[in-house]
Amino acid sequence: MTQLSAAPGARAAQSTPSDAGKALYGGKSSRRLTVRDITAAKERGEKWPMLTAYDAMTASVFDEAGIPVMLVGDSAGNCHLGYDTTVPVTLDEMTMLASAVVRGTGRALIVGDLPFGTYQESPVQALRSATRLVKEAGVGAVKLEGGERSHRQIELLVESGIPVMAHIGLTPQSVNAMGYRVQGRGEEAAQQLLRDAKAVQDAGAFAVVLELVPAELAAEVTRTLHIPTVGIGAGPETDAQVLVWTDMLGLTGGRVPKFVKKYADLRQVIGDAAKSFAEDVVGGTFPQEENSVH
Ligand SMILES: Nc1nc(=O)c2c([nH]1)NC[C@@H]1CN(c3ccc(C(=O)N[C@@H](CCC(=O)O)C(=O)O)cc3)CN21
Ligand SMILES: CC(C)C(=O)C(=O)O
Ligand SMILES: [Mg+2]
Repeated sequence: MTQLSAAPGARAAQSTPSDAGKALYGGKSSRRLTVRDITAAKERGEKWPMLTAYDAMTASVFDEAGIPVMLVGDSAGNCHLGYDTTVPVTLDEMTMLASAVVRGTGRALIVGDLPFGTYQESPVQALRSATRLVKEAGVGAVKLEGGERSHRQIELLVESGIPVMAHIGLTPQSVNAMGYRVQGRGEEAAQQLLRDAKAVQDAGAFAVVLELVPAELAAEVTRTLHIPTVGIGAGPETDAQVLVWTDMLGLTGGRVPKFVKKYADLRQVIGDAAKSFAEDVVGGTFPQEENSVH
């Protein structure tokens, strides 16, 4: 592989115009993106967006909008399947949702989250679970939570040909042990986060999610690693940003994390449309002649 090797920690200032056609967002390619395209983007100093997706139709809209990476997150637990947390999500559920997202897309790299209890036991368990997402759903990569504690799992998956996105900082599958609290505050916790980041990079992860960590620390991790960092509640300096799609589009009911930016109010739009339909039916104004067959 001929690769322009940026010095570890160094970031290209800006992408040059000749790189524009290769850009992850706004680039010309219509083929399916791969982890190698993600690696190349860090070398160009390019930032990129990632959204979650749980179904084929929503995923097809994001694909047409040019979102280069979609995560079939286990946040489907609370954002799609009606559970309170991500903890109850099963591998069968993830496989079904991930295959729908793959079918709905043609360009985006699809990353499938390994749910709680499907990789912690051993590297072999992780390989068996990841293999299902790759073979049955057709994802291009998997994601799992944990830094140092998951490095053996990451190593075996990568050795076996499955690209891995790691996830450190707040790891929601551990909610019963850690709650939903900011991670990496204080010198000792910051050192642990840096060790976790290096551990997943050394194990062969192609990218790492940093969730709910102080912006300054996320910036330091981003400068230190040669793999891209994907921030969620981790400030502006990470290589990529991810949001849960139902949060970002204002569909999630109830409280959303404070790092979320709402780009639309789908809850209002859908609710209003449902009420208009109901009123038309009750009032006898739907269907009209043009909505009827004879
Ligand atoms: N709808 C949704 N959005 C998410 O971003 C998300 C999920 N669900 N489920 C899986 C995880 C859990 N996540 C969460 C959940 C709660 C907070 C939260 O309550 N954060 C507090 C700050 C806590 C602190 O300051 O220590 C907040 O007010 O934002 C953050 C991330 C992120 N992920
Ligand atoms: C929030 C992202 C990183 C995630 O793991 C999920 O959506 O499940
Ligand atoms: Mg997740």
